[in-house]
Amino acid sequence: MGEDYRTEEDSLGEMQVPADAYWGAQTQRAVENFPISGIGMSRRFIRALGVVKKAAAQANRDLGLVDDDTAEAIVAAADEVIAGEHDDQFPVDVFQTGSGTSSNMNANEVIANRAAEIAGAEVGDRVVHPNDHVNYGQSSNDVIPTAMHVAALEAVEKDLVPALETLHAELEAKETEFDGVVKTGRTHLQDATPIRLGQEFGGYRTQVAKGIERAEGVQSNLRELALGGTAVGTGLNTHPDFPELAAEYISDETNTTFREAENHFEAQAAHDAMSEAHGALRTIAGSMNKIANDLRLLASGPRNGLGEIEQPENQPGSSIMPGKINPVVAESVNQVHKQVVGNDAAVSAGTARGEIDLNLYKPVIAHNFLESAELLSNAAATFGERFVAKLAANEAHCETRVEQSMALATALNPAIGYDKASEVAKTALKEGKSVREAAVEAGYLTEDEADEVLDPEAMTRRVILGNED
Ligand SMILES: O=C(O)C[C@H](O)C(=O)O
Repeated sequence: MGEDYRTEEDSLGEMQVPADAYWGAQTQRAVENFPISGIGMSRRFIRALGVVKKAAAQANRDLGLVDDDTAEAIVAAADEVIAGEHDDQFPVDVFQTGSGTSSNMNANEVIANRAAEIAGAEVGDRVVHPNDHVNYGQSSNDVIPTAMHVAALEAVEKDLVPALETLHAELEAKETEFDGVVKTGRTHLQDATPIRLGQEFGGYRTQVAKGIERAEGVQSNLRELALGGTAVGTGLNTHPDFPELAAEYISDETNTTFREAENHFEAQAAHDAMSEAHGALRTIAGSMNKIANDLRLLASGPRNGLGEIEQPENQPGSSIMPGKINPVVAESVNQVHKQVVGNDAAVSAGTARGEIDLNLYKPVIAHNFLESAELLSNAAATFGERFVAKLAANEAHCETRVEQSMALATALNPAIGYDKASEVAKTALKEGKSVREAAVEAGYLTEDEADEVLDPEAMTRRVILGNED
């Protein structure tokens, strides 16, 4: 095997770390202490750690607390972390210390060693110190909540909202395209009064529009940053101007707006903003699940189902049944929904705890939140582009079926009253006739009156048919 190692040191003594690793002793201890899931912190979180460390170095430099050369080397190293050049240097498991100290120290060590290298020194010689320089005036207890909010806000604002906008645009296009397709409405999964397919898609489009509003509505609290609270929220060991200055640098780096937390004790001891925001993600996942389910039902068949819409032929559906096409992309949305509901349980369990001055579920909250945001972003865009965009209406089938619907009898109520309309519906069902035939045969309507009162398209509007004068 012959893997090369070098010796790194922390307050507990020496540790052997892989020779080519930028991480140091504390990260190595965490690797050995937490062989739990093999799941590391996500790209968005690692990027956010880089953003926080860069901003902290800039603010500390401005405040004269870290010398210019060291700060510049930290900034350069943090830029590489932000860009994703060192993701393989973050090996610490999600299921680690509840404060995320191991991830904070992982960032401190990687940035310190890389900064030393940039400054012309050797990796491991601690000319840039992970605690004294990279972590100056900070604690994991304010760094990790700050990274959580930066990562969560970026995931919602920059990934999820644009993906939902894609889905929204595709649903809106179908709303217009299907506006003239009259079909049977369904309540309780039973035939109900007619509806236009475009109206149903308008409902889906509005669900997604409201989802976008929800994703935007929860952003305000995520814009608050814990940085500057240090260990317990009091700010010991940090400059009074540090939180505001660092928040400005974080806003510049991310091209969005962050601000110092209204209350640093709340910002470290509780993560209600993450719970609130994940509630929106769960709601959005539920909307997408409902839409996906409906489209699967409407596309069921093609010969022996509802068959009102035709689904795209994205891939052969079956390994054994030739010619079968399945609504696989919609099913994938259904899978994502289940995962997000599970993640919501983890996020809300984690945010509902936290003892006294520190919530101790930070890594698991961050991981589940960011997984939900990523899954939903990918699912929304894919659902829009690879499923909704390719749907077609089976117009002729919709028309034939709606003419046979018993629910057309509803429109008879204003003209002949509920009791006679019920009698017509029962006769039609018993004798295999349409409502129109049964109503005319019973002598309740003339042919002309039936044309006017039993017009399925007219029934899709807010009208009282046969009552124009
Ligand atoms: O790592 C830190 O900065 C603090 C740690 O989470 C602690 O409170 O013990």
